[in-house]
Amino acid sequence: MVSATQLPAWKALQEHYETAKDLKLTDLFAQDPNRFKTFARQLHLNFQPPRGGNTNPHDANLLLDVSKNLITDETLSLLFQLAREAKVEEWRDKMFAGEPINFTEQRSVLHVALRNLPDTPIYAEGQNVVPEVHAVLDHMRETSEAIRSGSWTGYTGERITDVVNIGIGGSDLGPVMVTEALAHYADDSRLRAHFVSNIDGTHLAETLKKCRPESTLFIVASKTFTTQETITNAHSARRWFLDHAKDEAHIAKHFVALSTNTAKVTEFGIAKENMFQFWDWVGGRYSLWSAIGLSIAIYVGFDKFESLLAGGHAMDQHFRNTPLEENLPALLAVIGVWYNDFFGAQSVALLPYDQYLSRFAAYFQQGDMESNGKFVTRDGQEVDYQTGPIIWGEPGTNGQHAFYQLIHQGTKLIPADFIATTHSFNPIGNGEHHDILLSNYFAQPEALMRGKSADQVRAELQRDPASANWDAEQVQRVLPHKVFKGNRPTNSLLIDPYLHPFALGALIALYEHKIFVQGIIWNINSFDQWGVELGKQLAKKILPELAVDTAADFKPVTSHDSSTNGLINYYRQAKVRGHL
Ligand SMILES: O=P(O)(O)OC[C@H]1O[C@@](O)(CO)[C@@H](O)[C@@H]1O
Repeated sequence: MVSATQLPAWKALQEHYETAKDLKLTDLFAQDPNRFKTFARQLHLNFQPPRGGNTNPHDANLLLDVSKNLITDETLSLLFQLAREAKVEEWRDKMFAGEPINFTEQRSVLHVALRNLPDTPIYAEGQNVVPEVHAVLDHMRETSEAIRSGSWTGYTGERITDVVNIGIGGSDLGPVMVTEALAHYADDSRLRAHFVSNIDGTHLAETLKKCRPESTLFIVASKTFTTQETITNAHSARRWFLDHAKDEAHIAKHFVALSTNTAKVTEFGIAKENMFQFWDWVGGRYSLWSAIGLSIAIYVGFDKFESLLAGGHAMDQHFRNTPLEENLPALLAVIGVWYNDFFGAQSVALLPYDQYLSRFAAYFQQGDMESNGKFVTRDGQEVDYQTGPIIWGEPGTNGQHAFYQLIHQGTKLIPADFIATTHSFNPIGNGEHHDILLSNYFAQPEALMRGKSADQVRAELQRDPASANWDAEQVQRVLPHKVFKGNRPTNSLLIDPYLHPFALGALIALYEHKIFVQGIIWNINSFDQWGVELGKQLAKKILPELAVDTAADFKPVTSHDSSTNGLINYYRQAKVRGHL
């Protein structure tokens, strides 16, 4: 494919931008009072009970309101033309067909197969992968039910009370985000989930303080089973366990592995029957749907995990079968490209007005930035346009007391996605809390759109007894600081009724497919991650240089630039000095 900027629609969008850049959101609503109807999309997702049936049948409505965006019908038409010229639909079909679209690693990209609960075959390298996917799901069901029922006991016969997932990146962020998001369903107070990811000894040490070896199950989660942080943490956890249990035979009851690498799992000393396999065609940042989700299934119950899968599958079907113009992932994607590549926005804020989604932005920092943080096209050319945005965010209303000053009155354009549910699992105060939360969820996008003019500020100052008698100079000293320029675009996503596992699955898949569409438009490979390798390589070189015994044999490291040398030698001298 030619560079995205060579596509006719890209050129047309550049031209369109010359007028669109002066669009005023308030004018757009004044010109079309029914703008909401024109630009909002409602998706009703039917819950197909997974294989095992589900005690929690529900449907989910997702309302996506994109009307508070600097777009017109013409804008969207050109953006969808761009998606078609970039062959988004063809690449989507290649992905679902199991073609090796992750071409630098010669791999299929088939996280959709993990949640393909019906038996419709999905092929990777010519093999129908669905039977082995379902076999692992059966193993996950069996294991999670044994642990939750107490029939799985530790080396002293006690039931498991603490599950510690040891993993990092995609082997951590998904389980963390989902167990947090579905905490309402963690109905068994006897079972606690912990997540250790950082190589910083503090992470494991502080976690082990909360655990007893007799009743702790360690899940070593690593696609490659070679990640230094994870394997080091796993060995340290193993040492801690054996310091108490003594007999290596007890490992079998307290360690399981989630990986694609059977040889490395066996080498670590985890029995094959305690290994939950997944496959190379599962990207780490897309792996929570795989065996990597075992901690989720244990914590909230396998039925809820399957409901999560069913929600992801429902969104897959929507993405696969819906024309771009009515396709929620495609809509989010092209609007994101509009701000990223034509308005020069550098980031996107994900602002869930739902405390259960407190790790949602963190999860998609990897999901989005590790997928689309690329500067070379599929054809090996350096891009001459912006690719992946910086993803960040915190739950509302907390963000309002942290960084909304910049979003409202800063100099940066920050497109933001506001997410909420119509119902709360915790209707404290007879729903008063949820109404207050939602009043802010509605008000912030309105404020970002409308802003507040100088005249409005002046009138406010005149009405306020504290400033009503100010002279012109006093008014002028304060007035400019109270103006809000507004015209700041947002998307609003409203989940009805609850953050059920099914709705959560659909939400996550929505953003996964948004990332996919943007990567295709930018003509990049969203599914490798060579960018994480250089730092690791240099760290491996530095590690042995940090050894130092006594002041007597202290020889400064000189193999780097003076800054790196200086920092390393400062650390080594501190080690020699020690802390009295
Ligand atoms: O699951 P694993 O193989 O231990 O990889 C962990 C994480 O490390 C990476 O940075 C790749 O090295 C992420 O892509 C990945 O999710």
